[in-house]
This record gives sequence, C-alpha cells and structure tokens, in this order.
Amino acid sequence: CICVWKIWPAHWKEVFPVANGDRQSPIDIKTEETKYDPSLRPLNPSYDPASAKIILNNGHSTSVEFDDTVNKSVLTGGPLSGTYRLRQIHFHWGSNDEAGSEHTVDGMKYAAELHVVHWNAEKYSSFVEAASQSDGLAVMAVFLKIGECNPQLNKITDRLDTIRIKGKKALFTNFDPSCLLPKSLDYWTYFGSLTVPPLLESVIWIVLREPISVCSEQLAKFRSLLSTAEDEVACCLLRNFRPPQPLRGREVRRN
Ligand SMILES: CNS(=O)(=O)c1c(F)c(F)c(SCCO)c(F)c1F
Ligand SMILES: [Zn+2]
Repeated sequence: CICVWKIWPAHWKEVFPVANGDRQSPIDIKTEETKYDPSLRPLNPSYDPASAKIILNNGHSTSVEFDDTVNKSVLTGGPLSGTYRLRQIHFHWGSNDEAGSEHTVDGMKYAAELHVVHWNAEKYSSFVEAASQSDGLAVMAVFLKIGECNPQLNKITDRLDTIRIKGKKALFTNFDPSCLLPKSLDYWTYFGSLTVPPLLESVIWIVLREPISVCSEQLAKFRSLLSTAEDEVACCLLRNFRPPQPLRGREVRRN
C-alpha cells in the first residue's frame, strides 16, 4: 500500500487552508532562540489511574482514552491559567528509529513522541468546543529516545496485538500516564496547533526537555499496527509524524 503519511501532509493545505496558518505545529525548537520566562510556573500534572478507560487504534495512532466528564485527572501550572482536563494520550513514530518525533530540537529528530492531551474545562463545556478556541487545548509532548527498553511503556506495547486493526479498542484502566513522564518536568512552551487534520490552532504546547527511553523492539510493535480496517487490504501504520512547520515569528519560552 502506498504510504499515505509520506505524501498526505503535503496535500493537507488543499483541504484544510489552516495548514498554512501562522501557528501550526510541530516546530523545530532552536534552543539558542528560546527565551527564559521567570513567570512560568512548575507543571503540576495530577492524574487518577481510575480515569483510564480504553486503549484504541484509531487508524492514525494508538491512544489511551480517559474519562473527562469530571476534574479527576488534570494539568495545572506551567504556562496555563486554569485547569485543563486529561482527555487522552497517543504517540507519533516513524518507519525507522532515526525519525518519528514531530517536534525536533536544533534539527534533531527523536524516535517517537508521546502527546498527553488536555482541554480547558474551566472555560469550555466540551473537548470539541475547546478544540476550536485559541486557549482550548494543552498538549504535553514527551520525546522517546532510543535506548533501554522502558518497562512503563510495556503497559501499552503489550496490549497492541489486541488492537491491530483500525477501530479496535480494549478495556484499559488503572493507568496513570505520569509513569511515562521523565524525572525533570522542565519544558519549552509555545502557541500551536493539532498536528493532524483539522490542524486547529488551539493548542498550548508544553514540550518536556528531558526524553524518556524506548527500545527498538517496543517501537517495532507500534509499526505493526494497521491503518486499515478489517475489510481493507492491510496497511501498516509505519509512520504518523507531521514534519516541522514555519515558526512565523512565534516565541518559544522556557522555564
Ligand atoms: C497533537 N497531536 S494530534 O494533533 O495528533 C491530536 C490527536 F491525534 C488527537 F487524537 C487528539 S484528541 C481527539 C479526540 O479525542 C488531539 F487533541 C490531538 F491534538
Ligand atoms: Zn499528537
């Protein structure tokens, strides 16, 4: 099967004009040009493992979906004003270990990237409403660097064989995504967008500076997921990262 992810991002602007917008994501983070901001507070993720509900293959990534009907698992602090409610986590990866992250750091690509998605439940009444607001979403990004196998990641990679086909889901609870965060919660932050269509410019990005580890065998399991449903010709989800987009004069701050 042709790799839709190889040609597809170049055509998104024909269907979603915002793809050419001035706050698109991801970006290359030029560390020398980031600005220290003393007003940035420490990040305060507070997650209840009981919020985890299901693990899902939605055809363009694998995600763990959380119960976001109450303020049980939230992110506060950092660049955020107010309380952002945990919605889901998902991953972006490449067809080999040399590329896979969406954000890059001084041009360097990591092997993969974890996104922890939250929405502004203080100001908006649903994820869908928040996703169309400039301060609606807060996505914490964690780089995955090739190295030691990550025991915490096994909680997810060990379940991928049960959701190989697009649309498959399975029960997945008693999971606190903090177990996938690095020791240091130091971060860069900037205003950006979703990195998949509809590419809405509603994301406050919080990119952690310290990566977590992942080994090749664990990454290979992500690539064995299918982007196709039961009745279609099987196509592996080999890569699902969008390349860096123009900064358009935006500032990247650090704590
Ligand atoms: C930042 N990465 S992203 O654009 O690929 C992305 C994503 F893949 C998601 F699934 C969701 S949540 C969808 C409804 O639950 C989201 F908000 C995102 F921003
Ligand atoms: Zn993402």
